[in-house]
Amino acid sequence: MLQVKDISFSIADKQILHNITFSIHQGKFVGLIGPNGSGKSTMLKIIYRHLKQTSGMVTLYEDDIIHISQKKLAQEIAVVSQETPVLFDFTVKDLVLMGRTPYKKWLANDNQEDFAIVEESMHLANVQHLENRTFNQLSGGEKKRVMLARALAQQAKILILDEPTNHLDIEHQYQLMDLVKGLPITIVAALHDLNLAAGYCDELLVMKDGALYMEGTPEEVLTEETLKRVFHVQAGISKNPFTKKLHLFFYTKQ
Ligand SMILES: Nc1ncnc2c1ncn2[C@@H]1O[C@H](COP(=O)(O)OP(=O)(O)OP(=O)(O)O)[C@@H](O)[C@H]1O
Repeated sequence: MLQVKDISFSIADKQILHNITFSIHQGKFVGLIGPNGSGKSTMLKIIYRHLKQTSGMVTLYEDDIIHISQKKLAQEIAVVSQETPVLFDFTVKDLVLMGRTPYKKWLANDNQEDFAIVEESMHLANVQHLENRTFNQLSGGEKKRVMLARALAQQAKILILDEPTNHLDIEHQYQLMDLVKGLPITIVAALHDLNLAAGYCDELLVMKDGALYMEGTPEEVLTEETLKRVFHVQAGISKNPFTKKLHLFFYTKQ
């Protein structure tokens, strides 16, 4: 569905991404993992066209995304980025309603269907009780959930999440992961929590120094050796007795 072909990206003579190639298949939950500065956000920004690559191509259903209109792209790809925008005095409800913009003709009013989708999205992201609050006055975690509600209201086929659980308490971390896992869409998420990645992702892409180091299922990728080479930690690997998913524990040799 989405293909990243030989993408490189440089800024001010510094090469940040090096010849990255991978495919994202429809309906999969794909995790992008890697140490700080390894290029995860930059890669995602190129996919959602916030940055333009220096060379290579990203295609969606075999069309170069460069040629897809902004409106069409927003119907295909929704994003919850790391940065929360400064959005003046919008209420939460107004902000989530903005998620409907890609479906509107210029200056068209919101209709009953839009309001119903907004209600449902706020309910799913657990922000309904905040609907009349001003966005700028919310906590970091509340803002994150509002941005998720807006992305859900966009009803895109691909949801890109850049560190979605950052700022969230433990309950909301799992709530968010359960929620997005249950959506019938494709998810691409940069994640730092490797246990969340192991528990929820179908496939993992491992980035190291701006290159794709490895890809595969969590079982294939999250080995003691990879964790040592990529993240420079000692890791033990076991199974969560409740979910039967991989469970990692970390230690350093002191
Ligand atoms: N605008 C910029 N100008 C210069 N360097 C940049 C710019 N944006 C990113 N970089 C550099 O590119 C590299 C990759 O950054 P990126 O944010 O993609 O990494 P990341 O894997 O998402 O990191 P983190 O886990 O810390 O969020 C870093 O070394 C960063 O300093």
